[in-house]
Amino acid sequence: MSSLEELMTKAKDLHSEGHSSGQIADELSLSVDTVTWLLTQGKAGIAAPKDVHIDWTTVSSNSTLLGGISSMMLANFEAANEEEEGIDTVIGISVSGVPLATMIAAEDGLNLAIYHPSKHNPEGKIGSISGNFSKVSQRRCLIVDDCITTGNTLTEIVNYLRRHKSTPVGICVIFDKRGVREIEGVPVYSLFTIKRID
Ligand SMILES: O=P(O)(O)OC[C@H]1O[C@H](OP(=O)(O)OP(=O)(O)O)[C@H](O)[C@@H]1O
Repeated sequence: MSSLEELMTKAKDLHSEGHSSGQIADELSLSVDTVTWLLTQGKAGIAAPKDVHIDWTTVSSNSTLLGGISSMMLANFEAANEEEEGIDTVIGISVSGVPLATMIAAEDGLNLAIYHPSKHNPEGKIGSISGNFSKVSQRRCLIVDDCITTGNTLTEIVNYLRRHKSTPVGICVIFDKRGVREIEGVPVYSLFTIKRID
């Protein structure tokens, strides 16, 4: 089965389980337009939207490689922030941002916080900082996640932090599919920008 066929199968399976296009887009790290196309392909006769699916499980499933890419994320942030005030707390966005944030925090001896985005809370539809890890109020925070697709998750956490008297200093991601320099005024430090050239 090709990777496209695999994506279509996953999208259709999730759809048949009752997930909305938005939920499927989140689950597969694709745009809603791409999910719509995956679900209707062959019927609507519309061209595929410009989107890419990133599979980084070779790295995410290997703690040595995960440590290596976490170090790269931290070095990328520090290279651009030599002169500026530091950070004291690293926030991982659940789920994929958590192991990355944990390793970054451990490398520099920083506090670790975990953010659960609103999309993971279907009941209340609000995001939250886990009470089992560091607090974020009055802290200078580095936000860590694996990728930016629409930027909605990062916009949400930046606004959450500001509402809770926390200072978001930077955003570290591995992959940026939007090619953004900042989100809500917070600089983005990505290792890879994913762009299509066709
Ligand atoms: O820029 P956005 O459109 O908000 O999408 C990016 C988010 O989507 C993914 O999370 P998701 O919850 O789908 O996957 P995960 O649980 O594996 O982290 C990814 O890890 C980011 O947090």
